[in-house]
Amino acid sequence: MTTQLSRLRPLTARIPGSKSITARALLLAAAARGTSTLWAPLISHDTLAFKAALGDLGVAVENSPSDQYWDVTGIGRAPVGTAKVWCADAGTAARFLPPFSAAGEGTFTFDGSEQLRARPLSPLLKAMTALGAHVETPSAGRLPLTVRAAGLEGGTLRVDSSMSSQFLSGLLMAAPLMRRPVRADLRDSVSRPYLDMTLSLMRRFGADVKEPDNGVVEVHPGSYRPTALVIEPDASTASYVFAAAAATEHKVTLPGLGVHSLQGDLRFVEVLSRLGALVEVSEGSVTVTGTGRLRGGFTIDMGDISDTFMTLAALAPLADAPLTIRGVAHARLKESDRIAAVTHNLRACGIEVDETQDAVTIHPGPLRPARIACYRDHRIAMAFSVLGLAGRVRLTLDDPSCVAKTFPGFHQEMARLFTEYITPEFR
Ligand SMILES: O=C(O)C1=C[C@@H](OP(=O)(O)O)[C@@H](O)[C@H](O)C1
Ligand SMILES: C=C(OP(=O)(O)O)C(=O)O
Repeated sequence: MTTQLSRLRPLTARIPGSKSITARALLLAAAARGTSTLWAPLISHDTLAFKAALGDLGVAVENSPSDQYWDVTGIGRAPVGTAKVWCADAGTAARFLPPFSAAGEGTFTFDGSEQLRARPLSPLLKAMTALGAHVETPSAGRLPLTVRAAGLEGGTLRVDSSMSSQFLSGLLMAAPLMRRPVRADLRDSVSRPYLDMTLSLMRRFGADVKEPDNGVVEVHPGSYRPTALVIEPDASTASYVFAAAAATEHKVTLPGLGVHSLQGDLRFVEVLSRLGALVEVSEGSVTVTGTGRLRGGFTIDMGDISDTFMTLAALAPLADAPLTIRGVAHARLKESDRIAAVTHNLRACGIEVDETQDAVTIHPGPLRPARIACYRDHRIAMAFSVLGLAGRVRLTLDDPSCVAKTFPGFHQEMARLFTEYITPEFR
C-alpha cells in the first residue's frame, strides 16, 4: 500500500549546495579581481569555516539576507600580510588555503580542530616546499603549520595523491598565481572526479588549463576573473535520501542535479540502480524509485566516490546477498577511520562484516537495536540514520548534531520526506 501511495506522490528533496563546489568557488572568487556572486552556497560548518578563513586572509564575503547568495570581493591575487587562519574541521580549508597563501607574500599560520589535526598533510607540504615555499610544521606534516610566503615558482608538480586528491586540487587552484606554468599528472590520484571538478571550476573562473595528454594538465600563469555561479545541490548529501528511497519504495526527485553535474558522487545513483532501484537522470533533475528489493551479490570499487561508500554499507544489510565494497583505503583518513567505523557499527547492529585494509564485505542478516558511535563524523551519522529508517530498527546516534559539518537540517529533511523517520532527539 505504501508503494502505491508513494508512486502517486513523488517526494521532492531539498538538498543544500555542494560543499566541494562552494569551497572551490570561494577560493577562486577570492583570487579573482572584482565581485563574484555564488548562488545557493552550502551553509554548514565546513563552508562557514572556509568563508571565515578567507576573512582571516583579507577576503570579504558578504551574505545576502537569507544566504541565497554570497558576494565575494576578490583581491585579484594571492593573500598578502599576516594572518592566523582557523580551518575548524574542514579538510578543504586545510588543503586548499595553504598553497593559495604560499603563492602570496607574508606569514600565514593554519590550525584546526583535533579531528583535523589528525589528518595527513605532508604530501601537500612536500610539494609546496619543492615549489619554493617555506613551511614550518612543529607536528611533522600535520596542522598547525606556518607558511612564510614569497610566491611560488611553478614547474612540474610531484604529489603523492594516494591519501587524498585535495592536495592536488589546492595546488592546481594556486597554479595560475605561480611564476611559471605548472604541469601535473593526475592519473595516480584517489578521488579523481574531484580533480575534474577543480579543473572545470578553474576554467569557469577564467584559468588557462590545457590537457596535452589524458590525465596530464598544464596550467598557465594568469588571473582569475570574477564569475556568477549557481551551486548545485550536494550529490554526496543526496546519496542519503536516494538510498532511503531505494530501500523504502519511495520515489524521490531532486531538482538542480543532472547529467551535467560537476560532482562524481552523483554516480552513486548507478550503484542504486545496480541494487535494483529505478533511476532517471535528466538535464535538470534526478529521480530514484525503490522497487521493494535490494539485490546484493556483487563487488564494487568505490575509490572514486568514497564519501558514498558508507551509504551503500548502510543498505547492504538489507540486500538479498553479501556485498563487497573495495578501493576505499583512503576513507580511513577522513573525519574518522570510516572503514573501522562502518565495521564497528554494523557489528553492533548484529551484522557480520569482514574487513581488510581497503574493503568491507557485508553479510545481510537480521538487525538489532544499537547505539551508533558517530566518531564526530557527519557521514557515519547520516548513513546509519538511513539504515535505521530502511531497516525499521531503533538506532540511536551518540552525536546526532555532527551532521552540521555538511547538512545542519539533515534530520528535519529526512523527517519531512519520510514520515516513518524517527529523529534522533526522540529516540
Ligand atoms: O576536494 C574535495 O572537495 C573533496 C575530496 C574528497 O577527499 P579525498 O580527495 O581526500 O578523497 C572528498 O572525500 C571530500 O569530501 C571532498
Ligand atoms: C571527507 C570529507 O570532508 P573534508 O572536506 O573535511 O575532507 C567529507 O565531507 O566526507
